[in-house]
Amino acid sequence: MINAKNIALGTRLLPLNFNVDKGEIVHLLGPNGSGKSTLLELLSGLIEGQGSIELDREDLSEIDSMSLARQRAYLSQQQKPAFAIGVYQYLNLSLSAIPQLAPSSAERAVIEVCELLGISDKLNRSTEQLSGGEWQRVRLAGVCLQIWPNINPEGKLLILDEPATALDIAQQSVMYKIVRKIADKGIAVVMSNHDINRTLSDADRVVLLKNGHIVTQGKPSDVMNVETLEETFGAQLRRVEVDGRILIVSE
Ligand SMILES: Nc1ncnc2c1ncn2[C@@H]1O[C@H](COP(=O)(O)OP(=O)(O)OP(=O)(O)O)[C@@H](O)[C@H]1O
Repeated sequence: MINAKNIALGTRLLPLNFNVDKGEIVHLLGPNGSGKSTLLELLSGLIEGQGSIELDREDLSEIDSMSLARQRAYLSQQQKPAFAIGVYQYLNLSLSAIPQLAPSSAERAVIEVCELLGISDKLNRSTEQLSGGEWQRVRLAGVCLQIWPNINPEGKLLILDEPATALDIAQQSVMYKIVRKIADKGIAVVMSNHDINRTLSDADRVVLLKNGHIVTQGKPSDVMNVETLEETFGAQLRRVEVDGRILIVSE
């Protein structure tokens, strides 16, 4: 679905190849400053670097902005609301690129996504009257709606930069479930993450980054061994087994 060759951006990201398949969930894992956000921003088409990126075999730089908005949704790292607007209106902005969308279908999708993310009771609030975690869930709802398969047949790619930020443990679990639900409908998902154990359990593939280059990538259980993670993060880690589940914890 996405195929990037020799992409790079100055010293922020060194030349690398990257791809994500339809329906696949890829996690980017790596220490602060390793290049995760830079890679995601390049894949979103919002900034340009060296190399080439194809979205469904089309050159990303040649796709016009309205078409791009229908094909991919991008959640940047958490920001404060830029302006005050009702949550319902904010979510409707996410649907504005979808042509000929019947109001009833739009409303059904908004209700469905808000129920999944537990924000149905916030629809009449202003974005400035939300806690940090509630605002993050509203932002997540917005990007999910933008490529929601029931209303947008052109949706192909979901890019999430640290989507778990500000979410409590229960809401993190909800977020990972909705990501899987979207991937199961054929959307390619690429997201940065700082939760090693969630990547172990929830990613189809992990790409480990350090200093702007790929250390290794593959199936999490194959490549996320303690030695590689210690080397990548410069931290002492330990592998433990709890109720038959492997966890990686810091010393
Ligand atoms: N706008 C910018 N201009 C110049 N350098 C930048 C800019 N944004 C980030 N960088 C640098 O690029 C490198 C990669 O940053 P990036 O934000 O991609 O890392 P990250 O892996 O997402 O980090 P984090 O986990 O802290 O979010 C870092 O060295 C950072 O200091």
